[in-house]
Amino acid sequence: MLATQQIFLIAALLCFLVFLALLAAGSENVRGMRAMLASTVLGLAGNLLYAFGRELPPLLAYEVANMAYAGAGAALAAGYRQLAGLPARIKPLALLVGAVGLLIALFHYRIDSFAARSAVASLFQAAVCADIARSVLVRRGASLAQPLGGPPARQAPATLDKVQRFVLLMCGLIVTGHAVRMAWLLLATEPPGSLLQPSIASLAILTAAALALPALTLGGLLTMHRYILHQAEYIANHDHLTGAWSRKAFFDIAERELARSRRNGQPLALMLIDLDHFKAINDSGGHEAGDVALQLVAERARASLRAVDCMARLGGDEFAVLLPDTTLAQACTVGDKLQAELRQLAAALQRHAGQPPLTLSIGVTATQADEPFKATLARADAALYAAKSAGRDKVIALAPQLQPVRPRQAG
Ligand SMILES: Nc1nc2c(ncn2[C@@H]2O[C@H](COP(=O)(O)OP(=O)(O)OP(=O)(O)O)[C@@H](O)[C@H]2O)c(=O)[nH]1
Repeated sequence: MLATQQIFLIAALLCFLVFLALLAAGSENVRGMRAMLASTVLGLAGNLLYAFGRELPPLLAYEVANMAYAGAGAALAAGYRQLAGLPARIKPLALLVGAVGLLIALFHYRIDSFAARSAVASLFQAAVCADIARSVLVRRGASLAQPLGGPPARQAPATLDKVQRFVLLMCGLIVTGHAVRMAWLLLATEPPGSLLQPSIASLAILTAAALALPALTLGGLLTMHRYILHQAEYIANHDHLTGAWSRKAFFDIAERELARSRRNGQPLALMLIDLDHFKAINDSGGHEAGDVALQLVAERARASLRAVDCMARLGGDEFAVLLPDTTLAQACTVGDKLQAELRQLAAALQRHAGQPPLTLSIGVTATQADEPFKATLARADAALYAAKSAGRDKVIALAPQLQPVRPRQAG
């Protein structure tokens, strides 16, 4: 039976767990955070039940303890799923944890088999590790910077970073540990009857189990930390409304691209896009209609541009696009294509929302050797101004010699 001191100790530890659970529930749900905290709480509960297993009623020491560990693993798997942007699948995981409890009870009360109970627990934890590894591999190549529901971010190279490799290594070690344990239980001449039976093997298994969960939780927290950093970087470098690059990021990228084009001797074109009479859309449909129009323009432009092109919102209704390895004539063709696509979009908008016509004025130019980017931008601005002055809905190109080379008429 439990001594009064032990009862107080268990009560204090339970209070601590309840505190952690409340912390988890009240914490801001950075993707996967609550699941990771829930996993820690359940893991501690499992440890507590095992530690006092010999004094506790068998139901707590066997079924509830195993379900706590299974729940900790399931919560970790759900956390990693959320971090990967996959559905957490809480209900199926909870059902599986319930099934673990039932199987442990079966192999405890009906057929008393330590090997069978161990096999159930090991298979479940191995499945958890496989699911975590899958979540990590799914994340590979996806940009962490992309907020959920945000505009599509450029694909990152499909390589594994240090944190992902650490988590995969841990998953591999844990699965190997469970396989070795099972092999030992099957092959040992005198296998133990319970983990609660003091032996070197039991100590090794309990130590490994106690370390496995924190190692995977650490991996999850490191992934989350990386995610938060990427997210902050994304927010700093992108326009929140359209997902285009921010003005500041655009100038950094422009300097890099300019240096690259000079190094490689490849052309670099610059396009300035401005919505025509945008104020009228705001005035007729409200600011929200204006925001939707800006988002649609950015979305369309992004869809028709190449992955290497860089589109930024410079402010208000003005966008800039850098087109690496593109001549002035090619950039004009891109401008024409954008206008044609927007014309279709505008027709749809007019039909659905009765908005005023939505057209674009576009100024295009190319960089010149030894010219600062500011001068190129000023020329693109002059081309845009010319397009506005010429009646809007036009693409006008200015060659580096400042000669208008292609005044264009809509249609
Ligand atoms: N909805 C919305 N409107 C914005 C935003 N930023 C700027 N604006 C509005 O965009 C409008 C830009 O007006 P103007 O610079 O006169 O441009 P315009 O009406 O397109 O006229 P032109 O460029 O000469 O064809 C202003 O009314 C701004 O208030 C935004 O983020 N959302």
